[in-house]
Amino acid sequence: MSRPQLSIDSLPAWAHLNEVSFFDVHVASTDGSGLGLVALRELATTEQTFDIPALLRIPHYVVLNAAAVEEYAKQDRDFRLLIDAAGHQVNINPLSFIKADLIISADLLYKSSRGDILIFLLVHLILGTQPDATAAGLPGPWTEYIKFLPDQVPLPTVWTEDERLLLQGTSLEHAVQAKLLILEQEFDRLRETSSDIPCWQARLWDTRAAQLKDWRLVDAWYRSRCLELPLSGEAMVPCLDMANHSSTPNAYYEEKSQGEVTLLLRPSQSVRSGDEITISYGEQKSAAEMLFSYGFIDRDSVSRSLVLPLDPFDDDPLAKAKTHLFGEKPTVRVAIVGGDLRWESPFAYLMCVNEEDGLAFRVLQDTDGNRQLKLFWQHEDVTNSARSFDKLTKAHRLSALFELRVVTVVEELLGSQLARLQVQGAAPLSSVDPDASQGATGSIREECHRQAALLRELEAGILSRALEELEEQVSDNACLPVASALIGPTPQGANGSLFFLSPPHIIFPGLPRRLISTNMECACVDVCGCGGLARRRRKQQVQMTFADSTSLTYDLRLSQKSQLLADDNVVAYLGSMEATESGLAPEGASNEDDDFS
Ligand SMILES: C[S@@+](CC[C@H](N)C(=O)[O-])C[C@H]1O[C@@H](n2cnc3c(N)ncnc32)[C@H](O)[C@@H]1O
Repeated sequence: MSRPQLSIDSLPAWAHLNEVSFFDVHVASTDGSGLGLVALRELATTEQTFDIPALLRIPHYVVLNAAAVEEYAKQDRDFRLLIDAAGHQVNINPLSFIKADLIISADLLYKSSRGDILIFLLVHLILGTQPDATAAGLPGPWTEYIKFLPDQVPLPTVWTEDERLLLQGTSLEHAVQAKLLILEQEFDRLRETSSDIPCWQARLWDTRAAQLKDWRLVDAWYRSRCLELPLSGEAMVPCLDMANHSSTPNAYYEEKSQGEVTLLLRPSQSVRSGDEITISYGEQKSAAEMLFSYGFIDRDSVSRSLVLPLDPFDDDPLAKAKTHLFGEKPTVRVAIVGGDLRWESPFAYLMCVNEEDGLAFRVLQDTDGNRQLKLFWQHEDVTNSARSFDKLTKAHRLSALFELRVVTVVEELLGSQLARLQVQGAAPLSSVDPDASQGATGSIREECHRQAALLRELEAGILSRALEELEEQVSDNACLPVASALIGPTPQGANGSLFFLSPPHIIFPGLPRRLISTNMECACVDVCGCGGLARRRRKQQVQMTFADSTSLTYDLRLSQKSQLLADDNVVAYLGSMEATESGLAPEGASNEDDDFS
């Protein structure tokens, strides 16, 4: 059944009834951003203005936050039953790998009023469509206000399946999938917990009045319209939620001590009649975050950053223990700030060390008999420092090696992400249906195509720039100190050096022994780093001869620029190298003092 909607022309009447005041602004259609706030006359502030005039004033009692839902439950007995059974949930944050501030400190689970507000919105959405007015619950300001909210929101969680495919290879691909899964689980849980309550079984489930698409819609409303207020917390503020975003906003909002919310013109602003009044939705958000939360990307205001999930090595026997103790979703965050690369990945440091390096896990029993998993590094209990392993490894003799392994992991992740982004390019414009409406599977709306293409372009730019710099970091120069720490000085007579650095769990198979020669062909000569090699050859076999006269043959496969993957997953770095003669130990290639631990 289609839900009743109200024309925006009725908003002034709703506002009057609910004591919301508009001063010289009104809600009108904008160019490309749906509804927005528009000035009705010329307005100006100067730097010296102390009493900045309000554009909008919203009383506290219409603000929708956790306390308002609780207040409503006090007055509506049926709603109380529902919220007690299904509300007050802990939320799972699918954006834990998108939001930069959540990477280091926050847990995947966080307490939020979101769930309760979503149930409130769903009930109002569904009951508004029911013919029986007595079933509609206690009327309040939101019973009508919800009818001004759009049916179509541009957030990827309500895109069609075809539209979501446009996100393949972007950092949003998995976040959107994860979010959809969570929404489904939340909806199932709501049904399970409320279907024992006869009135809700009848209103929501008997006639299939409430559906998953409704839950997705109320979630999208909440995500794109909620604000964090100093007193009210996470809240939806009617009428203020009609303000659109700009990278050069002319207005801002504040919450007064009584909980009243006002929208004010910024200092030194002047707007003409007909100009849009805009606020900022956040200056530090990445393009993926903007698209995820608001359904659009403002090229001018997004930060050049992205966050990717990081999986532990498939064959790492300690992978489970590491992820368990790390306690949050492992990620790599990359940002380009003023042209410089910044990246962080606390988990990568834990991921890249293993037993051979001095890492150990033990299950200890406390005096109450509880068993706890403990993490040790160089025989010291570092269980509480699992998220700052980078600091622990810095103090180690082989810190350069650990750092190089981590950089390699990050480089590999970014490289494969960029490759996926490029391979799975956005659908051609020919598949875009200009008349496509939401929900029509098999069709792609032009706006979704545009936003996905912009995300791809921005993320490809960040990844390419990051890879350029990471490649430099693992270049010959960066490898040299690590290699000499491990292998010793480049043997005299060898015209170059080949540095083998394995993933941490396969430290130097075949070693500790000094590698004295390889049969690497001269085709590799004069290649600086492996970038050139990668372009020349896809596959190569190399025989390595050691000082103890044994030799090993590896199939080297190029996984990407600057890396060679051997058949044993040995990561090899090629310095500027000339091949030594096969089987001939160059002069001075003794290995007595080598320490490969
Ligand atoms: C808080 S609502 C603002 C009111 C909304 N335009 C409406 O019609 O109800 C946020 C939504 O407005 C749209 N929006 C806001 N600022 C925008 C912008 N600069 N460009 C494109 N869309 C924008 C997005 O759809 C976003 O999810």
